[in-house]
Amino acid sequence: MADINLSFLTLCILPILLLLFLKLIIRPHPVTIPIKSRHVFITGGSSGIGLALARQAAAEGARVTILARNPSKLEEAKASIRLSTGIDVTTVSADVCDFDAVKTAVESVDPIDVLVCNQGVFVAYELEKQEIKEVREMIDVNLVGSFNLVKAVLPGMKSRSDRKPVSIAFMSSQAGQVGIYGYTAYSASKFGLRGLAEALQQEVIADDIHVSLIFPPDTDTPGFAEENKKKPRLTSIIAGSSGAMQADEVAKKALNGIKSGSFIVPCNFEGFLLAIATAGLSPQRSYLMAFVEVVSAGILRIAGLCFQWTWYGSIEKWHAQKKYMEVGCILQNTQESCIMD
Ligand SMILES: NC(=O)C1=CN([C@@H]2O[C@H](COP(=O)(O)OP(=O)(O)OC[C@H]3O[C@@H](n4cnc5c(N)ncnc54)[C@H](OP(=O)(O)O)[C@@H]3O)[C@@H](O)[C@H]2O)C=CC1
Ligand SMILES: CCCCCCCCCCCCCCCC(=O)[C@@H](N)CO
Repeated sequence: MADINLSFLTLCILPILLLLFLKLIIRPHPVTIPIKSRHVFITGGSSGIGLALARQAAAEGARVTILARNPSKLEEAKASIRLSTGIDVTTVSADVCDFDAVKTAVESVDPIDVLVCNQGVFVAYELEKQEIKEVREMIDVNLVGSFNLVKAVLPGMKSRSDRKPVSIAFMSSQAGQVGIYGYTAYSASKFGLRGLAEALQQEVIADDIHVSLIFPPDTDTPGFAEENKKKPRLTSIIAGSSGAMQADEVAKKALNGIKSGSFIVPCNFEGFLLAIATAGLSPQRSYLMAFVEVVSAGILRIAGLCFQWTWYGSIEKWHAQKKYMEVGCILQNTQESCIMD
């Protein structure tokens, strides 16, 4: 009898107590961010994920501005959004690396209710082979560019006349949750966004500004097609653990994440697991998600270690094959013709 009571206690009462406790303590409080009739400003909005986001936000009744460097790509994007939704978006051309240009661009449009820092560059390569210029470009565009945007947008956002909640979102990547072969600079830039986002959320919560961090897997976009032209094989193998998505699907997850005020926004099932496995000390607004994080922490650490085991397995296999090929080549004296990428 005592045994039955004890198992009843552990199985039913403890989880309920845990849920109640988490509901009481989770911060920040849950929030929803309306986007209808509000000004959504999307950087990198002329291509890929940013373009899909702009189209969906416009279709949901938001007033949308897209920012990128190339004016003709911006015009093309505007025309394609008009064609599919009948709505006109505003375009502004600026390089996010240039703070003055970003400030001028932001001041040329209405106050911003939702800022999506989505611009990004990515060139997958082993650090040893990658030019430092390329490393710097990824850090500058992806990370410093996002600082420039936030700095330029915050004053207007804080002094907005309607006191409704507003949002600042960053497009990270699953490579911003776990380091991946070939992505030293890219992962560093995306991990950097997490530090920015976590600290910024504490600084702006009093102004009802809510931060979201979006973590897509490989996504079919013009940028991704370009990346694939010279991506190390191992990068594709390891990143392949998470499958691939369409830009429209990622944009839908991103927009829903922003509207529901989620701090961490995963985009697929692997991303959901990754979010739990890398929860760390991130803010969590949902007590149900907090509950899932607490009860599955141990098992997901094991899953994470299993992934690392398979990834290091692929790396070992790759080096073994490379050695095998080299020896074969030396024997045949045809070294030129069989160098692996
Ligand atoms: N595609 C993928 O597999 C994944 C992408 N992501 C992230 O999603 C975001 C969008 O990626 P995706 O849609 O594939 O990219 P694309 O290459 O298709 O589009 C990139 C956009 O960013 C703009 N941009 C690039 N550099 C700058 C700059 N210096 N200043 C202003 N705008 C700039 C580009 O316009 P222009 O060149 O005219 O300036 C373009 O509009 C990126 O942050 C990326 O890291 C995350 C995970 C996976
Ligand atoms: C514990 C559970 C773990 C769950 C699975 C983990 C899978 C991780 C895969 C990481 C994929 C990284 C893709 C980067 C895409 C990207 O950003 C580039 N295409 C550049 O744009």
